[in-house]
Amino acid sequence: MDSEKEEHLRLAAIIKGVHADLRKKYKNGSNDLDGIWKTHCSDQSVLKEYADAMYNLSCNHWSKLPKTRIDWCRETIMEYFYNDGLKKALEKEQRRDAHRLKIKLACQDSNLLDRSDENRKRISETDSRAASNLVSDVQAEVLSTLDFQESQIEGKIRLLDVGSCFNPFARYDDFLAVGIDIGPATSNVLCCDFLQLETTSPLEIDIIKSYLQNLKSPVTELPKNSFHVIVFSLLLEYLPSPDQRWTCCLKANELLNTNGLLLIITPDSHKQHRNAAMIKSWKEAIESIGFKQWRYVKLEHLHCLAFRKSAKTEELSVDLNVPSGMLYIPQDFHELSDSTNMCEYSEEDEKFFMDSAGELPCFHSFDEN
Ligand SMILES: C[S@@+](CC[C@H](N)C(=O)[O-])C[C@H]1O[C@@H](n2cnc3c(N)ncnc32)[C@H](O)[C@@H]1O
Repeated sequence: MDSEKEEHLRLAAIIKGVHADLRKKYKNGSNDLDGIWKTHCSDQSVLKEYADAMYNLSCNHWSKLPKTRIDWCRETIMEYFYNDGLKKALEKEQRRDAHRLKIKLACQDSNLLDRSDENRKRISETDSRAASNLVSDVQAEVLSTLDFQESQIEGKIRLLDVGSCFNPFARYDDFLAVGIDIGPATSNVLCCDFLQLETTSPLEIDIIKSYLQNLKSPVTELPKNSFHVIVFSLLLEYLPSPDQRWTCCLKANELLNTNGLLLIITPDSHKQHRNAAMIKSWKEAIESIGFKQWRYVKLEHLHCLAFRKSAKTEELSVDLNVPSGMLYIPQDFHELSDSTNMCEYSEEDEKFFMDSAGELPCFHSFDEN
């Protein structure tokens, strides 16, 4: 085995080991999830070893892959904001709203045929009020689009990279990239536990930029509606509990601007259909809090999802009781091994790290001598 391959295996083992250990602790004592998580976040040596391994893998190994998750995020963001992606999404939504309005009015017309004069008058007045509300909803959407395009995308795209590790988005000039992590690998990432982060009242548009540029570690709070993009790249499967993943999505919703994008990248080296039910379940849960899926792509080793925070989010009575279990991952269902000391890797982690390495130009087969 050549030394590069050996190094890749060593780094992958560190990462898989942390994931497996955390899941095992959670499954053995899931009634004290907070305690387990706090202990994990205060274990600086584990966090540092993980951060160094992830940074090294990303920069020295995975950067050779034909298309990285960072490339996908950047292309998606640019298309959405600068190549009509957002405009088309809003036009589609308007067409849908107008169609719904037409159907509703048609149904009401047919109802009127069966009513007494007095009832007909009352219903018709109520209906026209409802119709004009709907029309003004559509108009509001148009106005918010214009507002969004004209006022908010001036300057840099404000991007929050959660579980950033080494702030891979900092190198792009179009982004004001804020990277946060419980264990930063580089000095341009701020220390922050997203699960504990407080969201505060929104700031005036002209001070958000300087506020974000002057953030210091540890970050314990961020203003609502501050970001155009939030990225969860390989974040959700780090978290052992579906409740934690759900908390992250709710928080992203608060921190995003209307029409902002939530990008979720999650590893999976199986064929697309294998975990299609899981992706459908994520979509349903995330859309229930006012997001609309804008794009979904299955790359060789990754699911890549983009959700738009819909303009109507504020009007939703968000159902916080949507079962957080809908944000499950296959690893949640694996049985624990009998030996509690043994750190077993999940099939998914194993396949992801092995297969993604196998695709690298310098790796052919792990059976090679
Ligand atoms: C697998 S790494 C992904 C790093 C990077 N996003 C990438 O795509 O290469 C997951 C990262 O999420 C971080 N993380 C996990 N839970 C977090 C939380 N609650 N708040 C902030 N960062 C977290 C970990 O420390 C780790 O660096």
